[in-house]
Amino acid sequence: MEIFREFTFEAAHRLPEVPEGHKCARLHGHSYRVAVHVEGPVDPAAGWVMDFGDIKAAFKPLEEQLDHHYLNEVPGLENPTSENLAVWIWDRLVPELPWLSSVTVRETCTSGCTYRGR
Ligand SMILES: Nc1nc2c(c(=O)[nH]1)N=C([C@H](O)[C@H](O)COP(=O)(O)OP(=O)(O)OP(=O)(O)O)CN2
Ligand SMILES: [Zn+2]
Repeated sequence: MEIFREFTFEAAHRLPEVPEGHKCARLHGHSYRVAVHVEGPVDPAAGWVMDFGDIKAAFKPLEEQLDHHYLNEVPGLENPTSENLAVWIWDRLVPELPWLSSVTVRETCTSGCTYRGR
């Protein structure tokens, strides 16, 4: 069974590697949405894979580094594309959530990415 917990945070960024004249080279912000998916067996006694609250607790230190920050200044996010942000989140969550199955990052209502550890 796969469960998920969603998070939102606000942050600014610019993309330093885009071609000259690309709009995303300019400083701008997003209301990011992140979905953290965890896949594992349902514990028959608890009736759940794991407590959503434990996913929230694992994400909390990351949220503190991301929310209302300029992402380019966060170590490891010097080029803060959705793809790099999804990998950054995965690398920091997987030690706490060994059943982590995917991280989805949405920059806008219509664009984002999903990372499954590969
Ligand atoms: N593969 C990626 N492409 C783009 C990324 C990214 O992280 N990975 N990021 C951006 C920008 O951050 C941009 O702010 C978001 O992209 P876009 O979908 O173009 O957003 P808009 O709201 O500006 O879309 P419009 O429909 O054109 O208004 C760009 N590309
Ligand atoms: Zn952007």
